Amino acid sequence: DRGSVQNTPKSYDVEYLMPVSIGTPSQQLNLDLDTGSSDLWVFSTLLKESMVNGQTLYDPNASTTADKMEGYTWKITYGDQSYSSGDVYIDTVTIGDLTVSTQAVEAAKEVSEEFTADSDNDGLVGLGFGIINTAKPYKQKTFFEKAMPGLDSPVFTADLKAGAPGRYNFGYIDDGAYSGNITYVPVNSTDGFWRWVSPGFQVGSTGSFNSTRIHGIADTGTTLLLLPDGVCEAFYSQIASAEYEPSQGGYTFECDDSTIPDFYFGTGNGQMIRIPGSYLSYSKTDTGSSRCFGGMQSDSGVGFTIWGDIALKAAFVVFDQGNEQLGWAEK
Ligand SMILES: NCc1ccc(-c2ccco2)nc1
Repeated sequence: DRGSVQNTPKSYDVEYLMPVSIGTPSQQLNLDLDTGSSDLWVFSTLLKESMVNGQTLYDPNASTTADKMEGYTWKITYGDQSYSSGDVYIDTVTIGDLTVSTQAVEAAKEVSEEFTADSDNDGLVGLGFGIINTAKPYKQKTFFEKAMPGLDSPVFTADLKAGAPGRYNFGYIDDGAYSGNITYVPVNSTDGFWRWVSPGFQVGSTGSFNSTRIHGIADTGTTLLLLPDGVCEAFYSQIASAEYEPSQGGYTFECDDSTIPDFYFGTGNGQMIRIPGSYLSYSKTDTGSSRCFGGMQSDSGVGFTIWGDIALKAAFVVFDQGNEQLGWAEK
């Protein structure tokens, strides 16, 4: 079996949403595929109206295939301090023509104001490893873990694009979606993340390669690229107007600064992925400001590097759960 679904970026590529069908008759919600977490949760009719602001609500009572898991609850808090919690149902879930008939669907009873404010986002599909699913008394499998045994190949792929729709594929690798070779690196899933080690980085096409192992996670649900301080300093030292502005929460530079270099990260076997300098200017710091917030910021608040959308949209990425490895290719 296999599946394929389009993903669509919101403005500034802050997040990527995909249509997901839940229940019978099917209810279509737009969800954020997040390889940095492992709960599939949705805005639901269980929410207080004050927590809803335009989102599409999953109504388990309108689904003839929904079964409430009595006594089960879930609660999740993300790195950006947003959170959600609620009850657990089992229902049928289809993503890109791939159906899991008994998927744990976590129906929100509470969401933080950041989620309420994001009216396009109806919830998340966590495709990390099930060990960090938050459902109690027993954790639930991810959509991919439920689908995997029936797939042609135990992989899903992420093709995120800058300012344009891309694609998530399940169960196969589209050889037309990337250029050159796919370099595979081992994944350590102990903490439930797609955690891997990059051999190093290079700033600019003429810069030298810095052989320094960077431990981090591939996370489709994080917007920016969060790297060790030393790497950020090496990068921003090449941008004339760059400054670290605590009041803005990170590195900024003049939006019209033409010296933004490309950033390359090693994936192994001598391969590097090139992130164009244009991806590394994120957005104006304030309306009317001449300064822009960098797409690369420090990971010091996190404790490990996060290869978020800024990096992932420069690559074709294979999440190979069957062999616990990540595949990286240019495109
Ligand atoms: N890294 C997971 C994740 C995804 C989306 C969000 C989010 C969307 C709106 C408010 O917060 N938060 C965390």
